[in-house]
Amino acid sequence: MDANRKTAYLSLVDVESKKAFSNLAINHQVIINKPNSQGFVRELVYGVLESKLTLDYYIDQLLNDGIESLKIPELTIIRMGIYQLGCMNSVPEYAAVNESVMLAKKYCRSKSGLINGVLREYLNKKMQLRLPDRADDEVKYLSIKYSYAPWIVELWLEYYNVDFVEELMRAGNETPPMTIRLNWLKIMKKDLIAKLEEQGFEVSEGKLCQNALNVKGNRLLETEMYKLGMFTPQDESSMLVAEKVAPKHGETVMDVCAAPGGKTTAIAERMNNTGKIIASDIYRRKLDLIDKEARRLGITNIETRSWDATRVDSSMLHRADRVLVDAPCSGLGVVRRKPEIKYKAFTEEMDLLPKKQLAILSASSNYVKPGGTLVYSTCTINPAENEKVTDAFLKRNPSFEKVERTLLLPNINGTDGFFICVMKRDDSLL
Ligand SMILES: C[S@@+](CC[C@H](N)C(=O)[O-])C[C@H]1O[C@@H](n2cnc3c(N)ncnc32)[C@H](O)[C@@H]1O
Repeated sequence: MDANRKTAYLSLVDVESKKAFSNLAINHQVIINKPNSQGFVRELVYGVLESKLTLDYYIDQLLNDGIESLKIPELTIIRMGIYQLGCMNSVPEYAAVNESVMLAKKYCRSKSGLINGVLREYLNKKMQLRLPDRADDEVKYLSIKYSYAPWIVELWLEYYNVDFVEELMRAGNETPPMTIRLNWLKIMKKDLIAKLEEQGFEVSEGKLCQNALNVKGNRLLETEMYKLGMFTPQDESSMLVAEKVAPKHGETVMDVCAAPGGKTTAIAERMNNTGKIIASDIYRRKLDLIDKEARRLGITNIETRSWDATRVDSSMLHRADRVLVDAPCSGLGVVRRKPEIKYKAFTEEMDLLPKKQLAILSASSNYVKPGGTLVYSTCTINPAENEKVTDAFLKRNPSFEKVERTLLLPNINGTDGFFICVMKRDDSLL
């Protein structure tokens, strides 16, 4: 059986049944199954995940008993088959159908006939398959067309006009560029560009940050340059957060929701290994990821520790020049990288996020020195978790004032969706 499709199938089943993150599921299955084209695997997995609701809407129309009659293995194979037939021009029709039947024979033998039939039915009827009627129900139409849970469509329609929401959803379905953060501690920009180009990568400068490069090419993370810590894959939006924290050499910085450490290490590189960054997270095991990255990058000024950021650590009162709260959030800004987020149900936990975010921001503000900086960021596009949280904080804490607020959107900035609010504490003693 084709190892590429097998890897894609097992990754999708992990996402569906174990609620694994797509990037972690793919990395795991690639190691086990050794596909010969990781590019094909990623295109297929992300393609199916990005268009899951659209695919399911069509599949439902092709089955007499409806989509509810399918279990995860056969549903996953049919989604993959239809995605290859409808969206992957490089895959011949016979290969999409035959390989789907082969997968079925291995993972759900009794359904191989059904799968063959549904895919052939799709080929016969694909021109007649329709989206929901927009005039009847616009939210349903947009939800199925762009494949986002209806509550996300409704949420964005509350704040933006419908054309903008369509652009936002379309941009969220695009494949993000591979952006890397140059590690100033290890190499100069012109030397890294030359080394990457020598190895056949196509390199261009980032748009927002001086230390950002866009790179095209395969197996970037298998290069010696990566292993030696000369760069880190990171979206420019996250790099911009470190830039807005604007740490100076020798300062004390606290990063209170730090794991897995993307922004902590970006801040550390800016401080050129001087001063100290106290990087904490509620999960001890996640802190090991920060320590490991710091070793790869040659960073020596990070101290990690586990701490629940909703609690105030009285030993740190007014000790930090800068505090970063990169808060846990709904993640609606990073659907390009984790399309499974588009289908999260709106749970009670999600409803409670703004309360938790405000609690973390309020507790962490106690560490800021007079005249110091407090930065709140999230990777979501939800005013309730962004502007409303910082407004509520500023209202209750008059010793802080807003310096600037940035909202990055994939359809406008070409980055992940991110919110960054920089605040300053006044100089007076408290
Ligand atoms: C958006 S992620 C942080 C990403 C990180 N700053 C980076 O750039 O790699 C939010 C983090 O907050 C952590 N977290 C959630 N609740 C927390 C709490 N009460 N106290 C501290 N950390 C918490 C999560 O474990 C998660 O690692």
